[in-house]
Amino acid sequence: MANVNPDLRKERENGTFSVEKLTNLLDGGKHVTDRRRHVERLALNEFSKGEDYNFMSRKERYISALHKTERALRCCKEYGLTKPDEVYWLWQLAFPHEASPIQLHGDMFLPTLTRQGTEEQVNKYLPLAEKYQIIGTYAQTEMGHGTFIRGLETTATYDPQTEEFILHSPTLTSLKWWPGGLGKTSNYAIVMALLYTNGKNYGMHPFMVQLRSHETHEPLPGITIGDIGPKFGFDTIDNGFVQFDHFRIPREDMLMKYSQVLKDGTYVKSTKLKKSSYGVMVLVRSMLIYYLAIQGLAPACTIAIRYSAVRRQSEQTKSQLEPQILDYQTQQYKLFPILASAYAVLFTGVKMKEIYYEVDNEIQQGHTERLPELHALSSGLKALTSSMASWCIERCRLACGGHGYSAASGFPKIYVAVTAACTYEGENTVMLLQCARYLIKTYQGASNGKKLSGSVSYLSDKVNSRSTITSEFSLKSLVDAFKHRAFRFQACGSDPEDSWNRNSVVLTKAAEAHCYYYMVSVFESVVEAVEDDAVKRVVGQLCQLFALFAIHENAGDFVQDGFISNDQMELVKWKELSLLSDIRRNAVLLVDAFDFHDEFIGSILGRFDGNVYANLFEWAKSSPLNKPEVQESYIKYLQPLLNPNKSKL
Ligand SMILES: CCCCCCCC/C=C\CCCCCCCCCC(=O)SCCNC(=O)CCNC(=O)[C@H](O)C(C)(C)COP(=O)(O)OP(=O)(O)OC[C@H]1O[C@@H](n2cnc3c(N)ncnc32)[C@H](O)[C@@H]1OP(=O)(O)O
Ligand SMILES: Cc1cc2nc3c(=O)[nH]c(=O)nc-3n(C[C@H](O)[C@H](O)[C@H](O)COP(=O)(O)OP(=O)(O)OC[C@H]3O[C@@H](n4cnc5c(N)ncnc54)[C@H](O)[C@@H]3O)c2cc1C
Repeated sequence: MANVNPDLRKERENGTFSVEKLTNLLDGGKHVTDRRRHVERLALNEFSKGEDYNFMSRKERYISALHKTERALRCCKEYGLTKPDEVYWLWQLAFPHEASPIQLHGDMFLPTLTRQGTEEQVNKYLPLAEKYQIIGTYAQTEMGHGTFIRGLETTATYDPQTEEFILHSPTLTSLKWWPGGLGKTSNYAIVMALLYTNGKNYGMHPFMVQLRSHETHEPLPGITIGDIGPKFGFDTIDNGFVQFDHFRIPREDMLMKYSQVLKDGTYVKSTKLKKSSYGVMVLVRSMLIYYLAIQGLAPACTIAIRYSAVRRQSEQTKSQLEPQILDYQTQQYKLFPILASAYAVLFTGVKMKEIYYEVDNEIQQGHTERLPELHALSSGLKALTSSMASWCIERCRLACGGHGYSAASGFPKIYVAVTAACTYEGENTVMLLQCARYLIKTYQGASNGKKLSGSVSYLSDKVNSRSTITSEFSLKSLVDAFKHRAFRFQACGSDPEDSWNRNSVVLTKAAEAHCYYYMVSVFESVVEAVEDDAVKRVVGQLCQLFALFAIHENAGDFVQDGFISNDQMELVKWKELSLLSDIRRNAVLLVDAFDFHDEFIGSILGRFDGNVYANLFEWAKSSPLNKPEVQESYIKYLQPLLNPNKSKL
């Protein structure tokens, strides 16, 4: 590439491994990289020249997102992109760190329909939904309750006379509130409501509900619907509210794969799957982990590391140049653990996708044994990785100084999208407690001699009471340290005498300890499987740094019971700092390996060519506030002060 900033060029010449090989590893093979690049080229042809998001109003952002949605759907059709990954690659360049107003259609409406609908219902609605002749969302949360699903108030009361359900919002707090795309875009929703039949409440069930007219898009009589107003971010989505006033739907529109209501109102309980209505939440939580890495952590550290290689600040060195800020140890300590976390979350996300599909497949065959473990692991990891991503992005912003605060950095857009994931799909504390609930039960089972498998097998293993960490810092010894911590936390979190609430802070820590152990062991297994020596060395260093940083930050957890000695902790601190120097040489290449297009990252600071300053100046000049030179507001409000004689007012 011509005109690459000389500092960045030098960084790229000095690396010790093949970026292409690491990219292939991250993608899951060379053939995947090739295919991804092909789809991305198609996407760039369509979407690279758009209006600058930063200079648009919320309404313009929504309208532009709808326009892009229509074009993205057309591109997928034209180029025959049907596989989820291919659609995602195109979509990600159409909506960088945004979301389409129909995001929930694909992410939650369709999966709920196909997993909870009967064959007949799927045959009726899926073809229409796949052609976007109906666009749906997932309406569960209400103004008064999001977390506590059993507290939802919307009712679906069966009327055997007409064989219909009557949907009703009995209180203000029962208004559906938050569903993505509900406000203006969707004409259907899967509504989660309390099922009443023969005078009895059977709890939350899913209902297919038409909200708007097919002809006019007006809300149907009995439905009051709209947008909930501006939010922290996600301006491109119309998160909405809906109120039902005795709105009738046919009996056939309750999704009845698991539980049914017969014509006479008899309720037939699901015997196949406990908590079947909660299923799609497990899907989204399991998938999110990968997206948090690829849309949050990885682009944020790409921006901060490239910029730190280009930015020079403070006293001159012998070469008469101010140092690159990436050479400061403190800057490396801010950024390299985040780089390591990006890799850790990415590998964990890939693993969680695999596990989800395995377990989902088993559930379709009627085997539900692994669901509780998947629910616990996906809940805990969703919470841990979204909080990690949020604070890491903020840390990257701080690492870029003043320019990090400009919208030109790209951080605001990335941050507001990622931090939403700490709340949606289950608030993080609540999700950690769900994970802990399973761990405590499992620990108690293990204490009674039950042999465990999967992510919790360590609870029935013998754990070492002294760390085997030496100056070699083998990855096995690091995994072992996290295993010990997780085991110890489960043991103190599961005091049967103590009440749940009085113990809940420890329980969230127990869940985090379990998830950390899981992440470190996934990372270790990935490193072990790498064939190329040079790539193995650098990802091994990242794995060590990920683990050592967490040990140092949570030193008390490891030394309190004498598992890690004071001498070993000194070694940990020494090794952590020496890894910073090792990783320094390859830092830029390690972010290049994510293989992001500038159009996706959306940051002037993180440009691949490193030409930050000239582009920053051009971008500022293009701000609408700079056109025209003298603003109307001057005439109205400033001229009377500054130049009263000339003012016409
Ligand atoms: C675009 C840029 C963005 C960048 C960053 C991210 C990128 C993302 C891009 C794409 C990804 C997709 C994005 C999609 C957007 C999503 C938008 C958000 C959508 C929503 O938020 S939908 C609403 C979600 N709502 C929730 O999650 C609610 C949370 N609450 C609950 O889940 C439950 O109420 C509860 C679990 C907390 C408690 O329920 P309750 O009935 O009271 O149950 P308990 O008594 O506690 O437990 C009983 C028993 O059941 C087990 N259990 C609970 N849940 C499940 C489950 N889901 N599956 C299986 N089992 C479950 C529980 O463990 C208990 O078991 P036990 O009795 O102990 O054996
Ligand atoms: C961007 C965005 C998109 C969304 N999209 C959708 C959507 O498409 N469809 C949909 O249905 N919903 C959607 N939601 C709603 C979302 O799922 C809920 O907001 C979320 O589940 C949290 O619930 P809540 O708002 O009731 O939080 P609350 O439960 O009110 O949380 C407030 C505080 O209370 C604490 N708390 C609550 N219960 C407990 C407990 N038992 N123990 C300890 N602490 C507790 C929490 O930790 C938190 O600190 C969306 C939300 C956002 C922000």
